[in-house]
Amino acid sequence: MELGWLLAWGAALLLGLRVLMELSAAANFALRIGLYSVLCVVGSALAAPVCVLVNGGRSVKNMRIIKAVVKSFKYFFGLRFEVKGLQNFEVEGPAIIVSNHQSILDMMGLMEVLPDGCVQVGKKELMYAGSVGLIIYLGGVIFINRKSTSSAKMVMAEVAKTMVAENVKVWVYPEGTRNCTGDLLPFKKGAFHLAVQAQVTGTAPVAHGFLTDFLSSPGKIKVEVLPPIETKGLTPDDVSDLTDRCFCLMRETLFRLSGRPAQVKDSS
Ligand SMILES: CCCCCCCCCCCCCCCC(=O)SCCNC(=O)CCNC(=O)[C@H](O)C(C)(C)COP(=O)(O)OP(=O)(O)OC[C@H]1O[C@@H](n2cnc3c(N)ncnc32)[C@H](O)[C@@H]1OP(=O)(O)O
Ligand SMILES: CCCCCCCC/C=C\CCCCCCCC(=O)OC[C@@H](O)COP(=O)(O)O
Repeated sequence: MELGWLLAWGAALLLGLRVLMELSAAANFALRIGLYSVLCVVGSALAAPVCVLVNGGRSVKNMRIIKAVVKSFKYFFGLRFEVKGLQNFEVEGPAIIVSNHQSILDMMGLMEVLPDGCVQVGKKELMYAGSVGLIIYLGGVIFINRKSTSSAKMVMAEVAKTMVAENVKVWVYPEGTRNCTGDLLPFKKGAFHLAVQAQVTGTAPVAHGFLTDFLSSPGKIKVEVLPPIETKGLTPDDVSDLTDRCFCLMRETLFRLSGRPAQVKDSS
């Protein structure tokens, strides 16, 4: 009898949430973000011991495990990904990857295309996000203090050395923060200094239009990897030009993917 009541209440609650999601776009989005956060927290708690057992602690190799878990999330939302240009990641040696950053949901798009041996740059505050912080630590994410340019620069200089020594690719969000305006924020220069310091084979811009497609069910999210820009031979004087070039390429692609006419705007 009690079980019957419980089931009836459960069904009524689910129905209520479904109706709410149909009626209000804001409620729809909030509930989806809520489910995504729960998946991240639970997925991280389950994946962390597996990472420690398989790879012995913090290692870029753990990204394979994290990627497998995050790639399963799309089924909870009825999402599909249309990926283009994956072959552009096939560069010899270390490389920098830059992409736009609309929300915490971007991790789903990132994991669809993440190449092996690639770590992301993240704000240091993420370390304290419970099980999610632990899994980000175990995955080898490079933590920077955005409030201190000098300390961030020091970390990036070390990264330049290790990415060459250990043949690692580094993924940076050059906007430096989440931005869901549908346009790009001006790019920070850290990623491009890193590319020049490490003299990497290429800097590959990745663009996606995420948020609108996340709300439509079943949504089809487009992710596009653009051809790499050769950065060997560039000097610190070329960093501003490289930054502008990546900004323009990514902005053009973002507008194309979201079906809007391209606009011309300076990155400065
Ligand atoms: C199983 C379930 C799992 C669930 C879940 C899993 C998730 C598993 C994936 C996690 C993934 C996490 C992903 C997190 C994503 C973020 O946390 S995004 C936020 C953190 N990331 C960033 O901020 C990166 C982008 N920021 C930068 O690159 C910035 O340039 C820096 C390095 C932070 C510096 O910040 P800034 O001082 O505000 O920036 P900026 O104006 O560029 O620089 C100031 C001056 O310093 C110079 N400068 C900058 N950098 C350098 C440099 N390296 N060398 C020399 N000069 C430099 C600039 O040229 C500029 O000088 P001028 O040219 O104006 O003369
Ligand atoms: C004991 C503490 C418990 C804390 C619990 C935390 C729960 C976290 C729940 C869901 C988080 C899913 C996060 C997936 C990883 C997202 C990485 C990310 O996108 O971080 C944002 C950062 O790039 C830019 O931050 P700001 O836009 O500058 O801000």
